[in-house]
Amino acid sequence: MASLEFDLIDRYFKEPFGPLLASHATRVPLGIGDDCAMLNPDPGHTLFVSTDTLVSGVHFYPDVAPQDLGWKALAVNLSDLAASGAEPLGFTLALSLPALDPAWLHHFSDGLLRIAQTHRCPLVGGDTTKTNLPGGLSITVTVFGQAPALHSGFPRSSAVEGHRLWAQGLPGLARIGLLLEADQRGLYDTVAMQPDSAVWTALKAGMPQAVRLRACQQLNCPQPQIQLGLQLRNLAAACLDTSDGLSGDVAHIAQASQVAVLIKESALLDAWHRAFPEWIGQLNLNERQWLLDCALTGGDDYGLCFTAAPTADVALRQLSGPHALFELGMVTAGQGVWLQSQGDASLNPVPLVKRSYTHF
Ligand SMILES: Nc1ncnc2c1ncn2[C@@H]1O[C@H](COP(=O)(O)OP(=O)(O)O)[C@@H](O)[C@H]1O
Ligand SMILES: Cc1ncc(C[n+]2csc(CCOP(=O)(O)OP(=O)(O)O)c2C)c(N)n1
Ligand SMILES: [Mg+2]
Repeated sequence: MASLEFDLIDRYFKEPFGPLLASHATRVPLGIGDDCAMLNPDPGHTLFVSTDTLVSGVHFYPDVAPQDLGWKALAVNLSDLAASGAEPLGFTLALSLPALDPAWLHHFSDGLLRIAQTHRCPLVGGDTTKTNLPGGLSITVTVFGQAPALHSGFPRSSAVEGHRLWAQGLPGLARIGLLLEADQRGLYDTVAMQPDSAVWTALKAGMPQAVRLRACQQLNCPQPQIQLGLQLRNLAAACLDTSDGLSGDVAHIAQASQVAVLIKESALLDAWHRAFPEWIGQLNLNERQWLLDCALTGGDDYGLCFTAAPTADVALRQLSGPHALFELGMVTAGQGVWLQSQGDASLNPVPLVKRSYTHF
């Protein structure tokens, strides 16, 4: 590697992240600058590893603020640690850049450092290459975490009949952010799932500024739920973070555990109502149904969704306020994900078509 790359790595990654790395000297005895980093989990702890890539044009618009992109690249990975109940140890960063843009790198490094400091997760190494694809920016983060050896890691296969289904955050909020961002760029049609945009047009016209801001914030700067993941260690069974869309993500639990999972429409609408009472209160039936579709199938939220035995109810209700945790449904015998419609007295669940985000 030539010296220009060394300069780039020193200036934007080694130096700014140095103090954070130094404060983790016991857990990371070797960091940036050697062939490998060394990780040293606490005694009696198990190592957790996860990796996620963000690709320009697929996961973000090329003109997104570089600070936000730095934040999001680590956030989506920390979110996987949260969903496993693991505590961050450090991360690596693999960057493929179409060009060397110092201002862009400065802001990217800034956003990345802010979230790394927030979650005490040092950058321990990485790789930097040029890509010859114009605009082919790609960012891969691999995150390492730890948990006491006895901790299960909340495997998706551990849901059982009789568990309740819990969710955190506001499913669908990031999808609204994506639609707003797409709209601004004249790209609504490329991300719309519903063929008819009339409902969106009406919804958008009446959408308060506070909703717009929170939705774009959720899309661009998701908050990984590390603290909640740790608090769930003795309470949750199967857990995941919602990246592709709630119904498709929950289907992974149903499939891995060979159970059916029932989602209550009313629980989703109530969560939206608690967050934005005035706005939701004035929506018509079509608009509520449209919002529900967003909540069930929109991705990018990075909230936690998990099953837990009813014996955990009291403890989970105590946690619920600060984390925006709510009961979303239940686990029953059977297969797949089912939707209990609002006001359906016959309790006749409707199978959900799996319409979450898929890459291919
Ligand atoms: N190219 C790959 N090679 C090996 N394992 C993979 C690959 N891509 C995804 N996986 C694994 O498949 C599972 C599902 O991946 P993914 O949907 O990306 O999960 P997540 O939403 O948690 O990021 C994970 O356990 C992940 O490690
Ligand atoms: C420009 C743009 N178009 C579309 C989307 C929507 N989107 C892209 S990837 C994705 C799913 C999450 O990404 P993935 O790589 O599947 O994450 P993982 O499940 O591996 O964590 C979503 C909802 C977006 N965020 N930005
Ligand atoms: Mg992934």
